[in-house]
Amino acid sequence: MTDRPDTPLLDRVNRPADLKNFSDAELVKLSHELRAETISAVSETGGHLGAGLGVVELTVAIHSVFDTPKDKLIWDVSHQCYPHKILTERRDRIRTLRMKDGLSGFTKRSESPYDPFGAAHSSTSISAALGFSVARDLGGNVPEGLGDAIAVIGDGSMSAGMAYEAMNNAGHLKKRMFVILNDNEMSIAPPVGAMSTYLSRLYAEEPFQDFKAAAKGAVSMLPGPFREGAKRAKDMLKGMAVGGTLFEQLGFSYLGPIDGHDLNQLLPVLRTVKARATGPVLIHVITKKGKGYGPAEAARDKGHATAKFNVLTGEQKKAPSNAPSYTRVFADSLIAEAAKDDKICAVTAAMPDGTGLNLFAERYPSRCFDVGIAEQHGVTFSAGLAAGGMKPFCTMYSTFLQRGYDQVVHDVAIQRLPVRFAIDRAGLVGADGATHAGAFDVAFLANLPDFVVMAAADEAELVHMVATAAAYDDGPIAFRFPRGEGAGVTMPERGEPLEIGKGRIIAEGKRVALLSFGTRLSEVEKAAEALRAKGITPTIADARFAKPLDREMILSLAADHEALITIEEGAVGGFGSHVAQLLADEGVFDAGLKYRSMVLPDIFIDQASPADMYAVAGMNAEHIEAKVLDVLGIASIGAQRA
Ligand SMILES: Cc1ncc(C[n+]2csc(CCOP(=O)(O)OP(=O)(O)O)c2C)c(N)n1
Ligand SMILES: CC(=O)[C@@H](O)[C@H](O)COP(=O)(O)O
Ligand SMILES: [Mg+2]
Repeated sequence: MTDRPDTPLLDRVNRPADLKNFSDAELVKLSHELRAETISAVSETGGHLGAGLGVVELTVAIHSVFDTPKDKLIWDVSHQCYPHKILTERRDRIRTLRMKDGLSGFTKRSESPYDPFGAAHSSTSISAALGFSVARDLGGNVPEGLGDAIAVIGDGSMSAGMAYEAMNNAGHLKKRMFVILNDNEMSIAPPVGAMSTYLSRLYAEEPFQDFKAAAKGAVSMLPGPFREGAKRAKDMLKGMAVGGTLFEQLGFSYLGPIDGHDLNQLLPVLRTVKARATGPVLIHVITKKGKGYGPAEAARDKGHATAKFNVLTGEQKKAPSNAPSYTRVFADSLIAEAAKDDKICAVTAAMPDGTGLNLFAERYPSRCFDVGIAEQHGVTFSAGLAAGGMKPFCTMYSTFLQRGYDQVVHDVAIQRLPVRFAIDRAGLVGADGATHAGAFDVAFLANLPDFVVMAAADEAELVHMVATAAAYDDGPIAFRFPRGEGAGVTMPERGEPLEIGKGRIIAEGKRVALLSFGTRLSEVEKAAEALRAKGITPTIADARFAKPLDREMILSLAADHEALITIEEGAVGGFGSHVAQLLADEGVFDAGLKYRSMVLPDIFIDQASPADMYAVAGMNAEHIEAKVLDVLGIASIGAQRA
């Protein structure tokens, strides 16, 4: 069957190899269609829109020049991968993005051979690309074959140390590989730092055609028509960056800057480097986040992440709510504490809006620091602030704090420095899936000597935990809270410091005690209500602290009940493990206590709504109810009166 002339080109693309049949003019048309398809899909799913729109032409250019999946295309963070997914045999499922059983919002090895390396945390792509290049040269073997490795990394992600560790190694090993620096002068928020300023200087006030390809090798790698401009630019550049660009100093050939929305620049450059490169090459492309969709281009975050929206108006469809978000409660509480204490300051690693520190920065600009995507530095910088007599709130998502773990141990904990860790997005987060789950922080913090670890059961508790952290100066202290809205509880007028290591009894009952750590408390209360209808009245307690444990409360719960069940939004090794250790050490099991610990299961849970993810984890009210019935030896259906 032949295609009608008006058939969309996108309908003729099943896989990237199909792009090789298109003329350059057709690739331009295809880019327009790909952009429209991306906007249409994200309007139905929500998700990361702006970054993908910024790399539409780049995606088309790379896939038409290189030979994926043999060539390894590695998207850094990979929140910009939706156009790539559309071109790589996943268009039919693109409207399931970030949904339960749907496509991941990030690249994922198990999803497609066109995703050779999964990501979602930033700044890993150059290391992975170098690994593929070395594997290729050492005779590594994978089903799709090993060709070139191409890392596409954003300017925001270039602020992380890992990117430089990788370039340092790549420049030394001199393997042929490609790094495409996608410079849109945006991170989630406007980018910060000296590196960002440096990148801007590399192309400030110069027309794109005057390639500042200062390295000899890079000039010879340029397509003919561009060479003259490059030579002129090289002379100009000499005055600006003595000895060439930083990238050249690190051993890369530097090409650019080029207009990342102009296929007439992208295609010849990529074709030429593919034909001629012998070592590592960095291609600097300039793009616009949100490109081609007015509401995204106009938005403060350039459409970084969006709910479902109306394509014509850009209006987002968010579910209305009366409860404040935990993030907002945290920000307001911190601002209130900072008003009383001028030593309080705050640190974010490129997430000012996500952590609410944008509000803190508005109020106390000189006490708020966005360090860029640099969690390791952010933790040690906080340690330095604490050593210098300040009271830093190192504010990070649980999942991103993982990157700063050695700094937490070596720079903070061993020195007993009073850094306050405000850990947002604790527990399962929903559509971002396993890469963003805040599953491990309790386990990796509560095992550190002298670390205080708290979890807020609701938004009122969070207010008190911020006050507790502000007042506590004896060493490191952490408190965690989840993504999303609070439970809608009555809010206290002000935060009151909690007694360190003391939990609270919520309801007195008999036979079974439910000891909750964190916001599963509301599910525990629902389960208790269902159990009461069956004649079982559990005791409910909120531990508040995983470290130090409220030994007195826990031991008396154990003594007064036939069974004790702990519940937490974290992996094994956390609160429940510490409770089990206490019970074992105190010989409580010898006395016959039935103990169960409800933790996240030993699997990475794929994206879905948080409630669905907790259903997979077996941690919703009905699972708690079933656990109680099971431990008491009562059949769950038609239970007898206990
Ligand atoms: C280690 C880590 N910290 C923070 C984030 C959150 N994050 C996701 S995308 C992003 C901005 C990335 O900016 P850039 O690389 O320039 O990509 P752009 O969105 O501009 O295309 C941030 C901070 C992350 N994914 N990983
Ligand atoms: C890609 C990335 O890491 C962030 O954009 C993340 O998706 C933000 O998550 P929140 O929506 O929870 O702020
Ligand atoms: Mg950027």
